[in-house]
Amino acid sequence: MAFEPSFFPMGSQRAARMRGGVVQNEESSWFMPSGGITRIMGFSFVMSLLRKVLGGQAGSDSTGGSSYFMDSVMLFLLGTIAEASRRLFAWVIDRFKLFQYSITAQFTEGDPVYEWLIHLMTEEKIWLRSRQFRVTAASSLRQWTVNLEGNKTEGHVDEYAEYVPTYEDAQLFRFGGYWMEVKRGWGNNRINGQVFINGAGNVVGRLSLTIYTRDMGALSALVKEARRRYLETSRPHVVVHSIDQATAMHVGASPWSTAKAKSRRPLNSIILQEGVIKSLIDDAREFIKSEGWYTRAGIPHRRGYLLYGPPGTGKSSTIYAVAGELGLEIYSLSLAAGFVDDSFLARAVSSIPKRAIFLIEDIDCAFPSREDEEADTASAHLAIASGINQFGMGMHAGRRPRSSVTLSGLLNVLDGVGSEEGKLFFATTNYIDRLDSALLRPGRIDKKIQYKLATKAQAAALFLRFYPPESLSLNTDKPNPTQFTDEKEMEKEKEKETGVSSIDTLRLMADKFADAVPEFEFSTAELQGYLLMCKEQPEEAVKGVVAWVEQEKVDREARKQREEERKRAQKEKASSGETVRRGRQGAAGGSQAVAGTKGGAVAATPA
Ligand SMILES: Nc1ncnc2c1ncn2[C@@H]1O[C@H](COP(=O)(O)OP(=O)(O)OP(=O)(O)O)[C@@H](O)[C@H]1O
Repeated sequence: MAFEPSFFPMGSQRAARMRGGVVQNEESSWFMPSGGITRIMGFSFVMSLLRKVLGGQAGSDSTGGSSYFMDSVMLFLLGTIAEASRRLFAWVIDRFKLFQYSITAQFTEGDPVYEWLIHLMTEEKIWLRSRQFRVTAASSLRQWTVNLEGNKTEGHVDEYAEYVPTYEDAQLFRFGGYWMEVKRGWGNNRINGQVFINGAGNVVGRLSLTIYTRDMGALSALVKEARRRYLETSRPHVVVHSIDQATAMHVGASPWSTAKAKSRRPLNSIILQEGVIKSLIDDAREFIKSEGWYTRAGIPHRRGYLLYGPPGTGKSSTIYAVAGELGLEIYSLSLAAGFVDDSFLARAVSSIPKRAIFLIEDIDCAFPSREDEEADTASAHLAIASGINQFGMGMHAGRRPRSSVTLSGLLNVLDGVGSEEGKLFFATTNYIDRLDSALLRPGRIDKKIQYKLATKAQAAALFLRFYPPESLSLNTDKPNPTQFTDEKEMEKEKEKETGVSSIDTLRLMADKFADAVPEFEFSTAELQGYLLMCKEQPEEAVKGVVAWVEQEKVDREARKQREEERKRAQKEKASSGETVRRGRQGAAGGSQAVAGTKGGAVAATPA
């Protein structure tokens, strides 16, 4: 029987022998049906060669024992050849890399270049060949999704669900005339077997890209092209990067692991006093343009803006509109987040890329208010009086969130090299008087912009933004439901019937609306809230505004009284704590005095 040993299913041959059966020709082996694999792979030739060589040396294989010996030797030699070939192959591949036939680059998630590359590859439909996806409900999180149905790739292609490849399957593709291979690994992002999940629910990882070329320029050309395409796609949006605690704690990963794409807000949708927004945009543009001047003058290329004023007056909206206008991405950080301390702040700022906006909203939370200080003192007194240790002090009820960042930590970050390179620093606050003067000095804050409650002009402008001319049912047979009383309005009504433009009527209504709104009493956000109740009904908005203003005033008064009540209660609690403390001190002082007297008496006795 011609026997060609299969080197693989050893177990099955042995098992056959153990069962006392005859070793079957592997043509009947389940592992190697028809024995074709050995032939296909050219092993039959190798085996017959080996058999010849060994057969010549070992003599005849007619006995069962020498046949077994021959088989074993041949298998051993075959295994040796296989291993040697594998090593040779690995050696050749290594030489290939050594002689720079390929370039390998790593990209870490959270870094902008990673995003550029993922976006490019999504556009190139490289991930469509992927077999693993993470499917989530559509949200404002910026993700590079693929459209599995239409075989298209865009930012958000499905209204309800997003299909994000996990990038775990290695992909070989051709781009720009080069063969490239991309695969995703975890780098150092596994600790104790745990992977880190970013805010989007993705595992934070690294992309490893191999380009099969000796031309080093291929990599930079790829990155440039990826950036260009990314900026092109991002243009209609403002990308806002933020941090999430899970990745923030991991030193290897970028702290900016969550990105959201917001629709760009047109500058004219921000209603501020004349010229405010224009001067801000001009200033920021001039700053970005003059990098060379800053370098020559030896001045760090950074600029700080502080937007301050009551809540709901448009500070944040202004920053988003500026970012959209200048095509800058925002890196937004809240100092109130419990895990943000000085060292984290320094790490986060140093990883913000060149030409971006670094935003700290409500920066005053890094500085205690007078009320907080009073409350701290009161808590301390209470704690001492009642014998509680002072570590519970920060848990005061009703306290606004306090930052772990210190003033010096914040100043170091603003002055540090991480804040240079064309970064625009924006901060907002409702309480400028709580900020330390060291923070406000030029070089840290170069421009301060005050926001105020709405003027009548702002109220009228907001009204006109809410109701475009089509919202008014003019030029219809039906009379306009708004009944105006003064002559001017009657005139306008007449004009309407003769085909006058609706914008004039709207202006008139806007003026009427603004007349009812007292100056500097309501924020733009509050007025917006009211107008939202009368969407597409400008007439109703004008009719109801007087009653709304009255009701708001009553509600405010009630809120004010409740707040005063709360403060009074807090003060009383603090002063009762102080009384207890004094009482204890007095008692302690008294007993000391008694002890002192006794001591004096004892001392006096020997004399
Ligand atoms: N000046 C404004 N022009 C247009 N819209 C405004 C203006 N002020 C406020 N709004 C609207 O009010 C809402 C809140 O505005 P925004 O968050 O910008 O206020 P803010 O001053 O930053 O408030 P806060 O100090 O509480 O953060 C937004 O929806 C915005 O559209």
